[in-house]
Amino acid sequence: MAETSLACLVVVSGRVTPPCYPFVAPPALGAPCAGAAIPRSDPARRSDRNGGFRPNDGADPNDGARPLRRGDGEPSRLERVNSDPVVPRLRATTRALEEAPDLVALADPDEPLLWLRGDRGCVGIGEALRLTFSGPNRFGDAAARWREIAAEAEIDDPVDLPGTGLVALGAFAFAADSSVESVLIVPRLLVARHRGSAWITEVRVLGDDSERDPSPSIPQPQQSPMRAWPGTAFEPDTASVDAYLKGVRAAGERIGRGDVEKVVLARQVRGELPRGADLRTPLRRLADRYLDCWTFAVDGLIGASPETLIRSTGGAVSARVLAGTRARHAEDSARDARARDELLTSAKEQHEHAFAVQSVVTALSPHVRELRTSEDPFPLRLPNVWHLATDLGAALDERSSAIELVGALHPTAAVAGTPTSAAVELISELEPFDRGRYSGAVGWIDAAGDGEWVIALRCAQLGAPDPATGARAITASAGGGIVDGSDPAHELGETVSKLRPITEAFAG
Ligand SMILES: C=C(O[C@@H]1C=C(C(=O)O)C=C[C@H]1O)C(=O)O
Repeated sequence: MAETSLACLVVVSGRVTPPCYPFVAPPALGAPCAGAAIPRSDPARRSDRNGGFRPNDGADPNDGARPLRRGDGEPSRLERVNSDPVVPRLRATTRALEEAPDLVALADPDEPLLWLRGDRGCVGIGEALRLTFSGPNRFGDAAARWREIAAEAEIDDPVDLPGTGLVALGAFAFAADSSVESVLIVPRLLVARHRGSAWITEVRVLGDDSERDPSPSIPQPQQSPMRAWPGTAFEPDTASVDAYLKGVRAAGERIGRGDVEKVVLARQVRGELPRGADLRTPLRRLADRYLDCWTFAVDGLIGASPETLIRSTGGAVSARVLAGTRARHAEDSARDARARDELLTSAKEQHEHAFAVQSVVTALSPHVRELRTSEDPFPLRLPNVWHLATDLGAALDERSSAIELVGALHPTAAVAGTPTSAAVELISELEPFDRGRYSGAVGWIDAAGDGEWVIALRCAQLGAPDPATGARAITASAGGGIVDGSDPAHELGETVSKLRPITEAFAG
């Protein structure tokens, strides 16, 4: 499936880049990569019309380099409340890099912070600031807090692209009443690439470490040696499979009664990761195998999602809606083609897909103009499944930030159902667990409000290390849309296919 015209981040070359990134004068951006992101200075960008986000301050560049390792420097500033009158002041300094780095190799093996697809993406090293949110207004609170922080920040960014300057990576919980926190993390050091361009950003909390360490140089990222991968098996849990099948049958009855038209039900599988497992191994596997997906790692949430909730850069927005699934049969091309054709011609799948597209169009319309979609749903081929897919594009009408758009879109019918509120209620009634961040949103935002967010699918959440053994619990989730006529056994099979990216990435 061809990539849409959406520009953006990420990927893995498989090559180990030497851990030294000499800083150079900003390259002539735009020239080396046709179709690249629009520089902020381009009149097409609308960030200068945004009331809350602040332009770069043009502070002096510097060329120095000193090593930074995990645990170096000050601990991350942590904010736990949804709103706080004191706005932390950050200074972000971005410099171009001569060579495009191997982002996975630079990731922290224990707490990776990564966003990656092909030759576009970023890796965070250390934390300057961590903001946590919860409750029904978690998106609105996060958007407002980020707007304040961005407005107060000192940003020295001669590279001037979406994703340069001040950037936070984030992961949001699916449910308003989730006990799992939503989080925005500003890395202390961010190394990023966008096709032929690469850059590094250092962030300091003003009035904190910056005063104790006035050095103007940017630390040099250090790549730690790879550790052996122990592998994890996800235990088949009969009770949870039975509960899932029971839920699907109950959903079918409720659809028959007219309570909802579609509801998305999920199930979970669990495993345990031994002490010291190097998380760059599953991340490398996901990024190398799932080339049409965004590979991510944010606060222990690791996965590769094919579904772009929103990409917003320079006033242009785009999204990819998926709903309708068949397992791939990569070993038998005739069977594989039949599965694809069956998906394309199934009235049930087309109906289910239409709900998902409609929910995105309805949520996005108040924020955009010139909204257009790809004509008919097209088959998206992933290594594990076929999906019915529709791409959307539009111009942003007012300067809503990427997180505000995520808040407007979440939850789409692809992960909740139709109508939304009845489907969300039914999910909390029929699913015997808190989804946490699964089917929530994961992505990044910069100081101009640009960003990319995907639905957190094909992912697993890692717990904190056990104090005695160092082992970490890992929970993977997958689900699917239930509509009139859905077959529980088929739906179960679909969750097995959707879990494959994670079960295979974490296998020994
Ligand atoms: C809910 C998931 O996937 C969503 C549901 C789909 C479906 O029902 O066909 C397809 C893609 C996603 O929008 C998941 O992967 O867990």
